[in-house]
Amino acid sequence: MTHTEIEIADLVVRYGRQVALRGLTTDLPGARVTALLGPNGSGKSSLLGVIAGVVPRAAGTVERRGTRRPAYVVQRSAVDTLPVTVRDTVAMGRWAHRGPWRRLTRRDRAVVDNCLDRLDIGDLAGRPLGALSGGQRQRALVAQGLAQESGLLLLDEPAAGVDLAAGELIATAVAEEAARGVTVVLATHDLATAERAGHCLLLADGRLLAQGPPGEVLTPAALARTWFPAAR
Ligand SMILES: Nc1ncnc2c1ncn2[C@@H]1O[C@H](COP(=O)(O)OP(=O)(O)OP(=O)(O)O)[C@@H](O)[C@H]1O
Repeated sequence: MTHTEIEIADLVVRYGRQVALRGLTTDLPGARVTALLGPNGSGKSSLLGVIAGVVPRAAGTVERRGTRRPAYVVQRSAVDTLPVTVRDTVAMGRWAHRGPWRRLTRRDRAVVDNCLDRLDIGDLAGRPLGALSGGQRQRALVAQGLAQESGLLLLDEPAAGVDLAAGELIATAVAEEAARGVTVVLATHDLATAERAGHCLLLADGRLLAQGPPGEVLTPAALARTWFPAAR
């Protein structure tokens, strides 16, 4: 039996008059992969953003066991347009430990190299981030998330736009992190990714429709209810 890493109660998120989450209550397990699945606009990114501490709560509570800053890999990053190399981008992941103005230690550099290898982007290390394809950039951003070595890894559609091989590398890295005790929460539109997770939340229109092990949650009936509201 695993522990609860994140306790969420009655969570409401609003953007002006737009309600993104309508009173969400759930516990997310530690040292497991939790997949957030649901249609566009169902609230997956909002939930990740609240857990990351970058999206404000209108109501409710979110309590985390760990105190370290989560590693948060967003869908489109503000760093995309900075004139930095792929290696610099991944090295930024070490700033959480080091602060931006300190020299990286030998261990920091080893972590960066290892993360470049895990995403198979070592050969792109010297290229400017802005000169990469969308999928290559996505791999660099996932590598940056891994380099943070946080106990909580939040990934917003980490495999969006990547090819099959890179998708496998990301899936492997995610599984490895959970196996080392990292709590991973990821938003995905990929059913196969959700099926490989240890825990799964089905969201629709800001509400939790189902939660639990993928084998129990991802039934044809539940999926139909999620994507075709008339069947709800
Ligand atoms: N910055 C924003 N300003 C206004 N409304 C927003 C903002 N961000 C999200 N929303 C709205 O909040 C709701 C939930 O959006 P959210 O991005 O959390 O959904 P999602 O499930 O991650 O969607 P997708 O699958 O498209 O990434 C949607 O109705 C969306 O239009």
